[in-house]
Amino acid sequence: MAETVIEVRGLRNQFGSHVVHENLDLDVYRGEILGVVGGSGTGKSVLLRTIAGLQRPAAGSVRMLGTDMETASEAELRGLSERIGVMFQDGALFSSLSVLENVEVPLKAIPGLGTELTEALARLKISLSGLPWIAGDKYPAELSGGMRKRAGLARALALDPEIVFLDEPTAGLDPIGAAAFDEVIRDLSRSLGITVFLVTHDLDTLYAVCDRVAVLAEKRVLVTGTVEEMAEVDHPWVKEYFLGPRARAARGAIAAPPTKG
Ligand SMILES: Nc1ncnc2c1ncn2[C@@H]1O[C@H](COP(=O)(O)OP(=O)(O)OP(=O)(O)O)[C@@H](O)[C@H]1O
Repeated sequence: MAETVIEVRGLRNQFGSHVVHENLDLDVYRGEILGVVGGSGTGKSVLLRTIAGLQRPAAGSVRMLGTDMETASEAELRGLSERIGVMFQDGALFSSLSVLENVEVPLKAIPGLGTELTEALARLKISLSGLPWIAGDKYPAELSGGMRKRAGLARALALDPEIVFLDEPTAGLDPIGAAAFDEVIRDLSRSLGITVFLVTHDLDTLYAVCDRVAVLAEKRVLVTGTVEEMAEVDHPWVKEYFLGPRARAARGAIAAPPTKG
């Protein structure tokens, strides 16, 4: 039985009178890549932020890596934040710092690490994210959107997290760049055993890398399962999303990958 690393129960999020989530339950298992999908405004990013501890829920509980985030002490929450990494849509990099310096930011919080080791670890994360060595010395404004995303991923990986949260990692990338990014995510999860919580609209990503999918609708997680299982779900949004022409194309791409050379 897989270990549950995130357990959400009875979650409510609201902004004023606008209830985004009500009675939402979700389990995430160690080592899996979970794709979170749902219509625009269903609260995928709010859910990510709540679980990652960046936003407090109005009600309900989030247990991450065995710690109840509501009752945890400051020190426990700090410890927990070192075991997760978050990558935002635009990479959320500091524009005045080079890529290397950006990735070094979380590492500098480790006492006694030293300048050389900090730089070596940051450079390792930069290359794990699929960026060339030289990219470390560039500033965010000098990079393409895809490279900035990889730099954001490198920073999310800085502290060897057990769980990585990715908010629309392939949004705005061309199809080749998006497929390459999918591959990086899959390789990282498989080789380092990282659990990935991935918010996406990208059907290709769902079919290519996700072990399971969680569909947000009606203010809660309506259903979870494999992408294949989604085709059997009798709900109008799920049917339209997973049985529409784009889903057919994404499924077809997996069934018949392009032949080489
Ligand atoms: N800080 C905030 N203050 C007020 N309302 C907010 C805030 N953050 C999110 N919301 C609202 O919560 C709802 C869910 O937002 P969220 O960004 O999580 O949706 P989403 O499913 O990620 O959407 P999309 O797919 O378009 O990115 C939206 O109606 C949004 O306007």
